[in-house]
Amino acid sequence: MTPAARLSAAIEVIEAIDNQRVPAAKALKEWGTAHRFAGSGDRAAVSGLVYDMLRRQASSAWIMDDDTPRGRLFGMLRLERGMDTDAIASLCDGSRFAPGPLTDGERQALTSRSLLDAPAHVAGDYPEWLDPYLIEAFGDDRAAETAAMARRAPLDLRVNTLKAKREKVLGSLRHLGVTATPWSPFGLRIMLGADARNPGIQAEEEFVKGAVEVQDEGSQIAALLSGAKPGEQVIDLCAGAGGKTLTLAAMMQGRGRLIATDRDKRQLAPIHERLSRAGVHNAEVRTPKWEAEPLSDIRESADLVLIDAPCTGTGTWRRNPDAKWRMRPGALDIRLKDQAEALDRAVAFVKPGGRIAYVTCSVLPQENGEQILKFIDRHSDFRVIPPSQTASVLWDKTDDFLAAVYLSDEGLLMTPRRTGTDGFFVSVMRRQG
Ligand SMILES: C[S@@+](CC[C@H](N)C(=O)[O-])C[C@H]1O[C@@H](n2cnc3c(N)ncnc32)[C@H](O)[C@@H]1O
Repeated sequence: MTPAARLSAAIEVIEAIDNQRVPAAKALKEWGTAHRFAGSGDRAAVSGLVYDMLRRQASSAWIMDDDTPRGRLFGMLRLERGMDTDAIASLCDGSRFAPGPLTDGERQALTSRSLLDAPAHVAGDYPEWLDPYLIEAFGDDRAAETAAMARRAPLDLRVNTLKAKREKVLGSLRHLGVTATPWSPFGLRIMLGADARNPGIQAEEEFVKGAVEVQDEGSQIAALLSGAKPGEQVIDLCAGAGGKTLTLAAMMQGRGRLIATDRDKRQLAPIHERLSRAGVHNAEVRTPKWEAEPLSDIRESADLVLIDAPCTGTGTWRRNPDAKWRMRPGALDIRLKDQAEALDRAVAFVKPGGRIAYVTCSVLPQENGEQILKFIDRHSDFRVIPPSQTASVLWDKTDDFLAAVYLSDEGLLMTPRRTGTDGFFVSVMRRQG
């Protein structure tokens, strides 16, 4: 397909997303099925165009003064890909499969409009109803913070230190352009190009033999800050597919007891294969059966309970731009209830002197510090360990990291703008006694 034909295809997919209200991944899959002639490069390019547009949907419409799929796509080409009016016009030359030529209005908008007067929710590309929440989170910095959350994310990997050293994997994956991540001692990073082509990490020998996993650096740090140590009894209460469980296992170096569970057994399905590939031998997965508590035998004995809480996922918007626009106010209320429930559930398992590490991939204060304050109100025997102390696991990076994050009495918040990671909140609390 020509670059112009890929633009037409992207417009078609965006129309399907708008009109049929389907998720972007589904619309792209359906387009691929209906256009079997399109090769993998074409699919990656069309997908890159659609996702880049979704990340910048509001600002792209603003710059074009046009909310149509075509308008938003052209706005994105200007804002995200830095294309000028002539470059965009040359793709719309009226040739077969190309979008129709630029109108005078489109030319005018592309040449003269800017985001200077745009409100924060437009400049930062987020749903307007979230403005009060983001004011509470970031105040006047909200447009800058959310603009960073609307940039394309790199692909981050975690080297599994049970099986390999970062230096060695850096060498063997050099052909993918990997570099070390700035904070995590076991993180690697691959910058992704505009065509969003998947570097096929799952087919690499290092992945197949369990030496690397895909995991955002913020998620790696969140697990690190829990301070899990060899020999401890650690519970991963919201283990899901096991991203953090695998990090905890590596931190424990095969010593101690690691228990992974989740309220929803379906979420746990991939964890078994991942644990085995990673060479983890000290983990048990407790799959819930009916309504029974799968951890009923554990009474105030755990050194650490990690709660990787269900949340709105606002911290991962750069990876899920589609979810950003589909988020509804009711979703926040449901998550707040789930989070309080998971926190209260954890209490029964923690021994005196033990810790709860509470993690969200959200930037909203309601899900973060406010949730911690309410928990401590309900459970006065827990105290927050000062985040400056928690962050000391980052060794020589600690001071720079603490200067980068948002610090509060309740915990710390990483954001794409401050730490170059997804948005993650971490609070570690100790049970007195
Ligand atoms: C953010 S996801 C976990 C991601 C996973 N830890 C990872 O790193 O791949 C949150 C999980 O919490 C689970 N969950 C929600 N409420 C829960 C509760 N009260 N107790 C345990 N798990 C819960 C959900 O089913 C979901 O799998």
